Amino acid sequence: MAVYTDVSDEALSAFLEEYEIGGLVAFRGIAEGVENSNFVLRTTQGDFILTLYEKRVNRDDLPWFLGFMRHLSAHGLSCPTPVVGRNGEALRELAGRPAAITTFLPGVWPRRVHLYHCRALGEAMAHLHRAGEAYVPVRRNGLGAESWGPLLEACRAQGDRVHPGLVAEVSAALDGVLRNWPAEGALPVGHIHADLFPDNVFFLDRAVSGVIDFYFACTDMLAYDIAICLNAWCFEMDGSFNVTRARLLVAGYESVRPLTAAERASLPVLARGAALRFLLTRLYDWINTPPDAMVTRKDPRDYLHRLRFHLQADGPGAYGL
Ligand SMILES: Nc1ncnc2c1ncn2[C@@H]1O[C@H](COP(=O)(O)OP(=O)(O)OP(=O)(O)O)[C@@H](O)[C@H]1O
Ligand SMILES: N[C@@H](CCO)C(=O)O
Repeated sequence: MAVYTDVSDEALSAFLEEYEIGGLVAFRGIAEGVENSNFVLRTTQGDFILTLYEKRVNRDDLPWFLGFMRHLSAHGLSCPTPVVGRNGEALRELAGRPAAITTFLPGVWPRRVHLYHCRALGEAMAHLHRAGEAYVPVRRNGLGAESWGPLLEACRAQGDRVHPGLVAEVSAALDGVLRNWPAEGALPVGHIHADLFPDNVFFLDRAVSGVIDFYFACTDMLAYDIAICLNAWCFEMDGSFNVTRARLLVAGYESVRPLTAAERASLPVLARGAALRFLLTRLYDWINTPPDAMVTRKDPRDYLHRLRFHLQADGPGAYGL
């Protein structure tokens, strides 16, 4: 359930007065998602999404995110476009929280991943990378490699309660990944989505209809976005890696932006890093979210299994490349 902040009808009506998007017809909270409070807003002019930004999103980053979405939309990517109020600003405040209205995207995210999703995803990701090229502001990845050590430290005392031996195993993997992490300048850098999971990619008629949730987007190695998707899209429910999905994902990507030899060679270490990133944020949340909170905690162990796969992958061949 991701409606942390209640919005009264009166507050919402007053808020909408500051926009030119028509009068309120219907309004409901969206249960999906874990980070922010999201609402669907129907006005006399159509459907919109209202987002109230909760604690994890740094208020100072919001202009970067909203500017990035506006830039991508203007460059042909289907993603939520921030709607400006009468004062020309997209970022406002509601119920004591930073808030923004964006356009509503049609489509459904895949509950079950099929091969056609993977190729379309790869293409869409490369379009996103290309469309982002001319966006000048930079945002450092706050969950990049240098954040993983401190995250693990924060989980050290309780990590083994989640899975016996977890802390030592993750610690050893992290040392190896950091030793082999690509040096600055070794791989092409740009703006990446950094959380391109199935629930953030909408499809209609087998084609990507839109990409949402840009609140982890940042400036980092482009191939790291691919590594995140290898983790999030290419494992079966039983934990096995589906090489065909990976091959299609990369083929879709390369139909728009071919990878360099160095990017290909780095995919195994990037995939290990991406597995660690999600393992560690999930572990942190698992330990720090009370079991009776309204949010569904995501299991860190899913990413321990993925990490183990990547650790034994000795080259891009393990990913069907
Ligand atoms: N622009 C949009 N158009 C249509 N539906 C949207 C849009 N933005 C969000 N939604 C709906 O709201 C849900 C939650 O959105 P989102 O994933 O951005 O939330 P979140 O709290 O940031 O979640 P998380 O970071 O856990 O993925 C989506 O699954 C989708 O159903
Ligand atoms: N996609 C993340 C959660 C929210 O960003 C995960 O599955 O751990």
